[in-house]
Amino acid sequence: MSNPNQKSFPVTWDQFHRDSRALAWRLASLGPFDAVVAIARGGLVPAAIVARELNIRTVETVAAKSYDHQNQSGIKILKEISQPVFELAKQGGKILIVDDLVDTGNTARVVREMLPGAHFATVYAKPKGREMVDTFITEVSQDTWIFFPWDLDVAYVAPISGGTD
Ligand SMILES: O=P(O)(O)OC[C@H]1O[C@H](OP(=O)(O)OP(=O)(O)O)[C@H](O)[C@@H]1O
Ligand SMILES: Nc1nc2[nH]cnc2c(=O)[nH]1
Ligand SMILES: [Mg+2]
Repeated sequence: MSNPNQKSFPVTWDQFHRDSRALAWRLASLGPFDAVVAIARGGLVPAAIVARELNIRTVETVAAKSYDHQNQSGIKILKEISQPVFELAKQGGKILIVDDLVDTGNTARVVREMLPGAHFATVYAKPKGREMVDTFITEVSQDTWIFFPWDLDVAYVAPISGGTD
């Protein structure tokens, strides 16, 4: 969760769809890809959009959870990538790994080691983790907390005047 002196970047479904499509456009010229690996849970939505735009039918997931200081990278793998995707990579298949954002780069570092030859793409990137990704759309400052559409709801805000409407 973010802390009070951080900037916040709320992303609506409409904006996230546009940015994920923009990522698909950027990746189109680097394909064709034989499979996409979504990093759950944040990578599931952008991976679905990119898979649809690039007509990738083999969709795999790796479940990663960030813990504070559980181990040096702070990342625990809850569900591994399935064997067929490793086979595909071994036979020279082009694998695309998708996540919603890279922050410190710890998640990307752990997943990249599983598929070293894969193309790693995120929709958003913060400076610290930027060098871990091959393609991203928008950089946000390190002290920004991104709120994704699935984390948000439409809420009432009081009138500027402060009166009751
Ligand atoms: O570059 P890092 O510092 O590793 O941070 C980026 C990761 O953190 C978030 O996932 P989180 O671990 O919060 O789990 P979730 O995707 O299931 O929400 C985000 O979806 C990235 O996967
Ligand atoms: N929602 C969200 N999760 C994160 N995990 C690491 N950085 C972020 C961020 O800025 N927003
Ligand atoms: Mg994640």
